[in-house]
Amino acid sequence: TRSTRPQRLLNAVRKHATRGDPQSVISAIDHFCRHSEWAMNIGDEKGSILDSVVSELNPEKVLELGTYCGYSTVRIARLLPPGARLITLEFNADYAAIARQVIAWAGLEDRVQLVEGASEDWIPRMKEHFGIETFDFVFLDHWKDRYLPDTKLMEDCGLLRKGTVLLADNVICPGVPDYLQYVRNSLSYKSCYFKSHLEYTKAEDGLEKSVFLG
Ligand SMILES: Cc1ncnc2c1ncn2[C@@H]1O[C@H](/C=C/CNC(=O)c2cc(-c3ccc(F)cc3)cc(O)c2O)[C@@H](O)[C@H]1O
Ligand SMILES: [Mg+2]
Repeated sequence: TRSTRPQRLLNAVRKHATRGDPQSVISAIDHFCRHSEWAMNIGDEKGSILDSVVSELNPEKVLELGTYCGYSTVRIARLLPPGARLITLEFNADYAAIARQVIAWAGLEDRVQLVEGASEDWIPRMKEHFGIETFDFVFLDHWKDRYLPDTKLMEDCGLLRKGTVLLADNVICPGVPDYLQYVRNSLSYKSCYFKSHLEYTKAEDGLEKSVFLG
C-alpha cells in the first residue's frame, strides 16, 4: 500500500536528522516540507516566533492541542528545562504513531507525554489523571473550530491561571474568527497578533498570543 505523507515525513527525519539532535529533526522536516511535500507544520518562520514566546516564558507545564507529526512538539520541548512537562493531545492514531517516533528521534520523550484522544475528553481530566493544577503555556494548533470551545473548557476546568499564555496558530489562514473575536474582546485576556506567513508559503498568516488575566 502507498505510504502516507506523515510516513514519508518520518522517513525524511530518519534519513537526514541525527538521533538525539532536535534541531536536525526540525531542519529535516522543514527541508522535506519546503522541497518535497507541503505539510501543516507551524514551520520555520512562525516556529521562530513560537520559540521566542516559549523561551521568554520558560514554562514548567505546557499543553499542546493537535500534535500531528510532532514538529511543534519538538520545537517546544527542546526549549524546556528537564523538569518541565509537555502534554500533547492527538486523536488520530496514525498521526500519533508517527509523532511518537519523531519525538523519540529528537530524544525528547522524557519531557513529552503524547495522549491519544480528543481534547474535549482529556481537558476535563488533566487534574485527576495527570496531577496538573494549571498550565503555564498552551499551544493551539488543532481543528480551527475547536480553539474557542476548548479555551472556554480550559477556563471552566480551572486549568488557566493569572498569566497563563495561549498561543494560537493559523489565526489568518485557515483563520479562527470566533476565537480571535473572543480573546480580543474578552476582559479576561490581553491579546496581541504576530504577523507572519503560512508555513513554507508567501501567504499571510500569524499567531495570536493571549495572556489570561484571571
Ligand atoms: C479535538 C481534537 N483533539 C485532538 N486532536 C485533534 C483534535 N482536532 C484535531 N486534532 C488533530 O490535530 C491536527 C489538526 C490540525 C488542523 N490544522 C489545520 O487544519 C491547518 C491547516 C493549514 C492549512 C492552511 C492553508 C491551506 F491551504 C491548507 C491547510 C495550516 C495549518 O498550520 C494548520 O494547522 C491533526 O493531527 C488532528 O488529528
Ligand atoms: Mg497550524
